[in-house]
Amino acid sequence: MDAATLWQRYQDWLYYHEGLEFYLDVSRMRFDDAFVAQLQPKFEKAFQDMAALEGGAIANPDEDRMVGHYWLRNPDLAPTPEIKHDITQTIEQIETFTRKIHSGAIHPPQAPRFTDILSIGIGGSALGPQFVAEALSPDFPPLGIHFIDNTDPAGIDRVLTRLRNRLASTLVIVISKSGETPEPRNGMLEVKRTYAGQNLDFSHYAIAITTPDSKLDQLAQSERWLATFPMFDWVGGRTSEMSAVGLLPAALQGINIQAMLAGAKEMDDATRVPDIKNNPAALLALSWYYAGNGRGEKDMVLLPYKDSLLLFSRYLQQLVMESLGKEKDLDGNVVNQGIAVYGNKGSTDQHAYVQQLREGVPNFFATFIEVLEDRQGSSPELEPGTTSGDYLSGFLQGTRQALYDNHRDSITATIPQVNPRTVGALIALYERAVGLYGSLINVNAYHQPGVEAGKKAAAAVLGLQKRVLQILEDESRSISLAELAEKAQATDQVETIYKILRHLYANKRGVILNGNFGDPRSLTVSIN
Ligand SMILES: O=P(O)(O)OC[C@H]1O[C@H](O)[C@H](O)[C@@H](O)[C@@H]1O
Repeated sequence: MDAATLWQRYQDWLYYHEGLEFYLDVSRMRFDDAFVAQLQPKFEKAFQDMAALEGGAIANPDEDRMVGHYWLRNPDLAPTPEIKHDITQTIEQIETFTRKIHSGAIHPPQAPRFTDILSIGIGGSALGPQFVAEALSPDFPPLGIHFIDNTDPAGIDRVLTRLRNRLASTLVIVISKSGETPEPRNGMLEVKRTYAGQNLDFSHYAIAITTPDSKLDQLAQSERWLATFPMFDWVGGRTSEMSAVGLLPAALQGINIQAMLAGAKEMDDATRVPDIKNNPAALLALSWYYAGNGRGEKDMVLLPYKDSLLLFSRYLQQLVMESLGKEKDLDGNVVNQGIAVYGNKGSTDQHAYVQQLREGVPNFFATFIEVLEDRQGSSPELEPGTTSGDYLSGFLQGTRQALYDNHRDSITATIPQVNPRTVGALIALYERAVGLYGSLINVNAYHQPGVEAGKKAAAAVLGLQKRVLQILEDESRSISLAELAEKAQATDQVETIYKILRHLYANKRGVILNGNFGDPRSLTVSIN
């Protein structure tokens, strides 16, 4: 395509939202009109599916659940007055609680104010709050936030060591929709012990965000924690940023949550339009479908040219991959769908993997996120007429051009500024695009059956560890791994047993291994 035709294509396909000052440019995706026409019927169905979902249909059939994240920012859309009430009341509860924390009306027993937040959660109960904190937290927030999002003991130590001198003024938020996920439970138990070690009564510092009556909720009630906030059955973890999961930590950090909700609502209104060309989420879904032949054949590389958006790709990784990465479609056919997502930020990544993007395996399409405002206030000129922001902007344009010239497609989304409203809008945009794309490829975008397999296998390993330790205790002599496996009635799991023992041995947990460590068959094991 020559420059004039490309410029024409840019203008033909440019989407602009006046209220949000948001642009979406899909002109560098090489679909033609015939392709769009061919997808039209699928889109009509997708728009209908979405309308039904927003109306309260059971859009997640496997789990028999409604899918209501769009109601969170427009409670008038909620299908029942009870749900509407739950949403508005939770937001009020968050705002009232936040005011009391900021004013010191609620304060820790031994300090006039809370100074820090320790957020414990994983997956959808961590990624949204982490992304939003990185994007929007003020430089000097009323409360600084820290995260434990794993059951890694060294990771837990690191966070707790850094907070050691401020634990007495640190608010702990335990976030888990199910209230049963092992990682946050372990994090919570370890943090609780650390509080006890400093003679602090954990219940005066702890808050739970969870589904009412979950195990976590029951614990919080029975131990009389400082507060609990509800998570709703009809909100999925990966779309929970606009529920208490995301709003409470954000509000406590001094982020304007009403602006986040308003931005999301505005984007929801824009992405409800049943017309591909005038709906930015549909344009994204169309582009994704085009890029990967509706089968995820190309990866989505996210390149926000703004440091504060660094965690957007990580956040989208769960939203996109957990939603779309499915073995079966809604009719039960094996389809092995999904779109892989990765990326960090530009121009940083230009000095890392963009070499491969430009010249290597053409198995991706890029998404540039451009922010028009360089910084608050003016920029110094580093050379006559040129600022560092000009470089950033030039690098974005240059990389987009260089990729296109080498037949690598890209999408560019442009926002005026990184602020609560635009971040709310970006989240809403991708939530809707994922929902629409899920309909196009006929998968349930709202369940995650594949996650269970790993959880069950992990639980089995822990069960086996208990059995093995019991056997070793009863034995009081050194035995081979094969013999141990036989006694544990797990002859098909010698490798697992070996790894359990190696881990226990490395952590000096009373297991003694003897033999050649490079030849596991030679090992004998006993317990002291
Ligand atoms: O919030 P929770 O119930 O603790 O769940 C945390 C996360 O873990 C699960 O394994 C799911 O795959 C995620 O979708 C979820 O966000």
